[in-house]
Amino acid sequence: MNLAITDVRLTPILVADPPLLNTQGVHQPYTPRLVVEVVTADGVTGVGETYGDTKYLELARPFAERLKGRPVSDLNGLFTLADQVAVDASRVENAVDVGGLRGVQTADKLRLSVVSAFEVACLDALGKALGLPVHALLGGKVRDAVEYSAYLFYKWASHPDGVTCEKDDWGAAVDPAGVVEQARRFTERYGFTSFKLKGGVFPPDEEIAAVRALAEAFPGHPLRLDPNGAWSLQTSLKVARELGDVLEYLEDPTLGTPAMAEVAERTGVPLATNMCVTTFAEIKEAFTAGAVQVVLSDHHYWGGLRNTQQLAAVCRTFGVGVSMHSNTHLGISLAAMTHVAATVPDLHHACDSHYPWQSEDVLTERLAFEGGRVTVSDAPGLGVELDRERLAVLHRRWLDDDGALRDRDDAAAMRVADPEWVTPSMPRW
Ligand SMILES: O=C([O-])C(=O)C[C@H](O)[C@@H](O)C(=O)[O-]
Ligand SMILES: [Mg+2]
Repeated sequence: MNLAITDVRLTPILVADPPLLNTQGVHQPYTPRLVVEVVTADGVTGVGETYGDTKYLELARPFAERLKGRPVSDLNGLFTLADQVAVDASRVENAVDVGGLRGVQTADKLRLSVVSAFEVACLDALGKALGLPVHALLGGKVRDAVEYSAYLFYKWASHPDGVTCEKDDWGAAVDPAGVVEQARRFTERYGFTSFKLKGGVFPPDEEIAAVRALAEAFPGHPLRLDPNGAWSLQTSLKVARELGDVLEYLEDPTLGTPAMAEVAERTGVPLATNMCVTTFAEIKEAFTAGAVQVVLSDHHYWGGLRNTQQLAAVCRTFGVGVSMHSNTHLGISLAAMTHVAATVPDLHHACDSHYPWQSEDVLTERLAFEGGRVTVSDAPGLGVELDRERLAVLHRRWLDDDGALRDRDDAAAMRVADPEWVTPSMPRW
């Protein structure tokens, strides 16, 4: 068996995305992703997926050059190689609200966001070469299916008139009734029983009313609200007190570890995060201060599936829960998330996934949610197959784009509907 990497393919694509609202603006009609393929000397191909914005592509290209000749089994070596790739200082930003939604943007985090796609691709190739599923390479599954939650968004019925886009059939959701209707569709289509509402879009009282409406429509079901740090400390305290009886957790109500710690201490409502703890360096301060009770791991920016397992071990040590964050992603990443989630013993919360919002994929067969769960594949590797024709179509869209869509910009998309729009300064309320 020759596991040496002989070829690496990087395919940036643009994927259709509905007009989902968040505190920064609205999703653009197409969003960038990067599909990574590694090919071994024996002709085995492994696939991975990550963010496709320019700042990631400019790291992925030199990284890919360094991979040739190395075995797909050398997963630790990926991190050593990544350290050799220079990150443009203008990309680095230590503020938690940079880009708004995923915490700090350190050089390391940018590198890890790229490494993760290669790690997944290497694991996929290694698994195929050995005839083993990825979860087995990670130590073995402790569950046969992974539970996901319905990721509810305020949304418009369609992108603004005149914008080239794919239509979606979800309808609008801009008030409590619309949110409940969307939740019903999620349960009908996928069987989800937990609900997360992306907040920070409307004044907090409106979002409180939406969560109350969900609690009434789905009594006893786990509910979460995530305004991406859009609230002041005072507003966070108020919302936590008003919704504490129905929330499974409140996600990133406010920015920064000290404010999160104060909300947690003064309200007792569990707080989850994909903003204030997004790197290993942030763990000590946040856990010591009791700022977060659940870390939402994202294998893309934590540096892959094995780093996610390490994060889970640290969380377990501190009695902090762990679950999964999601950004717009395709089936390759859903498969990767499912494999790693299957190996984490203390996964007590349904994971997030944007996948139901993506009508397009690069797989020959979409992954299915049944009863809100994805079955853990026992096929070799990730258990997914790339649809080369679809990949080519979505890549063609990327090639044809004039650059306007190659970097996610929710504020720019919002300005199409509202020319006066500027990204709100935080806290917004
Ligand atoms: O939980 C989160 O914060 C996210 O999922 C971040 C995403 O970027 C979300 O806000 C979105 O897709 O608009
Ligand atoms: Mg979040």
